[in-house]
Amino acid sequence: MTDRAPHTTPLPVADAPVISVEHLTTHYGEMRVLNDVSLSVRPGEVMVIMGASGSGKSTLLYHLLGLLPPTSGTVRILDNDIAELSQPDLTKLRCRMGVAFQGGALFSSMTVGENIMLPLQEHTDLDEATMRIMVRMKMEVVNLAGAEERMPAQLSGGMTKRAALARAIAMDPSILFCDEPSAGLDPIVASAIDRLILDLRAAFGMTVVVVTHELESAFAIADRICVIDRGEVLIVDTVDNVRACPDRRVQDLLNRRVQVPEIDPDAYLERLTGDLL
Ligand SMILES: Nc1ncnc2c1ncn2[C@@H]1O[C@H](COP(=O)(O)OP(=O)(O)OP(=O)(O)O)[C@@H](O)[C@H]1O
Repeated sequence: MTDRAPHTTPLPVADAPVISVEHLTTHYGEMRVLNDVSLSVRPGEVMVIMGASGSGKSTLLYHLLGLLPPTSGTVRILDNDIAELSQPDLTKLRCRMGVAFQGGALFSSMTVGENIMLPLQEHTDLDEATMRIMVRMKMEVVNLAGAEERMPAQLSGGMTKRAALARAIAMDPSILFCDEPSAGLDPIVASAIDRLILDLRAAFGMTVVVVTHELESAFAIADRICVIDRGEVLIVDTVDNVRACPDRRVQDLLNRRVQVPEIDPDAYLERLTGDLL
């Protein structure tokens, strides 16, 4: 027997985490959206954050990107406590993180090439010719060679995701965040995007964090999966261990069963019958 916490594979001591979230709690006004969330992401791993709609995945992602301060708890990224960073230091740290936003979030008035060049223009002193070469390289890596001059509206769904990934890796980030990378795509295109994410990880040695509610995609790419339900982490573990997890809420999510709130049978009966009994 090991001394591991239930449903959690411990982090080997040698692997200092790239991301470390400890006891993170977040409120939107009166509503608690994340409750005592703890999570470590190891260098080079693909961590998938999975949960039903409204479970708090995006909120957790905003914390990891330093866009939202914790109500309590800490978020450390690449050895920086996000809450303690000055704005310039946060900007510097963000240059080491690439984000492929849900839906691509490409600027519609710019060509695809200009979209991908944008982070380089904003955060480097590289000359135009060098930036063009870098853009072309990144577009080749994501299989979009030759599409530099197209406008975002002229791209298919899969191409838009590829362009978003190219922009996310424009600065050679240490961590790549992908928000719902395969949502809205047909299964074949979605699985090509999954493969691309794994290829990018292999090519650039990045740590990858993917937020998704697509089970197939999560199982295909994750080294470990973090399952969130109503703001709480239910399990952080390998695909096999998540699949075998006995927790009913995890199994409900995997089997896509509708979550029915727990009810007290006596209170329920009383509500139905009122004063009749
Ligand atoms: N800015 C906000 N103000 C108030 N409540 C919010 C805000 N953003 C999200 N919420 C609420 O917080 C909860 C978690 O939302 P969040 O977007 O993090 O979930 P999610 O798992 O990413 O959902 P989805 O998969 O639908 O995007 C939801 O109940 C949502 O309505």
